[in-house]
Formats: sequence, structure tokens, C-alpha cells
Amino acid sequence: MNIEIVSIAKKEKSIYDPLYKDLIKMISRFAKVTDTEIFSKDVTKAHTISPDASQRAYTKALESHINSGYSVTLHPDGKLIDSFEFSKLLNDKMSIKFFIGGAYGFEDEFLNKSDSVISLGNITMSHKIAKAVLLEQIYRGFSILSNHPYHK
Ligand SMILES: C[S@@+](CC[C@H](N)C(=O)[O-])C[C@H]1O[C@@H](n2cnc3c(N)ncnc32)[C@H](O)[C@@H]1O
Repeated sequence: MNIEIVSIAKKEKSIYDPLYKDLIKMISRFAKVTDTEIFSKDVTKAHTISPDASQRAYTKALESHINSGYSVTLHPDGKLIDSFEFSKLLNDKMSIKFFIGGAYGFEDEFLNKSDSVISLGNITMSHKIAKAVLLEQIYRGFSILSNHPYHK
């Protein structure tokens, strides 16, 4: 199975990189994870204009990625799901893409194109923390599906 995480994020070193690396390695027995970070010139410019312009620029930057495979967009106001429901998203799929937004979140147009829009909890996290939580839930989800004791 192939999993791609596509984020609106600058390609720069982060203190979370070792955590991402460890979690991606743990997941590798179940699926190959690709971590794609996008921060186009349009996004940089839009951030100086307005939140709406920024959301539109995120849609433009991400829309070529949403056209193939099952798409799950992470959104604080999305459907609140527990780890068991999350594991079901991973079941019986060849490929799945997870989308993480930038500072201004997603516009409805992008959310409407997503197969699922989920919330990881009633708090707003930075995109970097959201990616760490997402990776841990992916590993937990596969552990649930395979009755691995990681999920007790
Ligand atoms: C700083 S947040 C954006 C906050 C923005 N005000 C909004 O309402 O979406 C950046 C990204 O992290 C992800 N994120 C943050 N908190 C989340 C949560 N509780 N559930 C799901 N995704 C979350 C989303 O993909 C979001 O677009």
C-alpha cells in the first residue's frame, strides 16, 4: 500500500524530522509513506494578501495531487473520528493521500473534492504537530487492523 502525506509546508529542517523518520520506519512493514511538502511562490504571495487568497493558493497548489487515489483531508472542523474509525480508512486500499493545510486551513472547494474530511481532535495544531499525530494514528490504525499489541 502507498500512503502520501501532502502538506502546505516549507521544505526546511524541523525538530520533528527524527520523529517522522521513526514513525515512517515503523509504518514501513505495512505501507510505504511518501512525505510531500509544497510551498509555491503563489502561496508565499497569497500569505501577504489575505486568508481567502491563501486558501485559494493552497487549493491551486494541491489540486493536481487530489485527483488520484482515495483522499483524506485533515481539518479541525472535519468529522471527529476515533482510532478504530481511522483504521477503517486504511483498510482495503491500494493508495491513500492525506492532506494537511497551511496556516489558514482549507477552503470549502478543496474540502468538497476530498473523499473524507477528518478531525484529529477539538484542538487546532500546527501543521507539523498534525503530521506527527497523523503518522502515529497511521501506525496505530495498522496495529488495530493486524491485532498488533501496540494498540491495547
Ligand atoms: C495551523 S492549522 C490551520 C488552522 C486553520 N485556522 C483552520 O481552521 O484550518 C494547519 C493544518 O493542520 C491540520 N490540523 C490542525 N489541527 C487539526 C485537527 N484538530 N484535526 C485535523 N487537522 C488539523 C489541518 O490540516 C490544518 O489545515
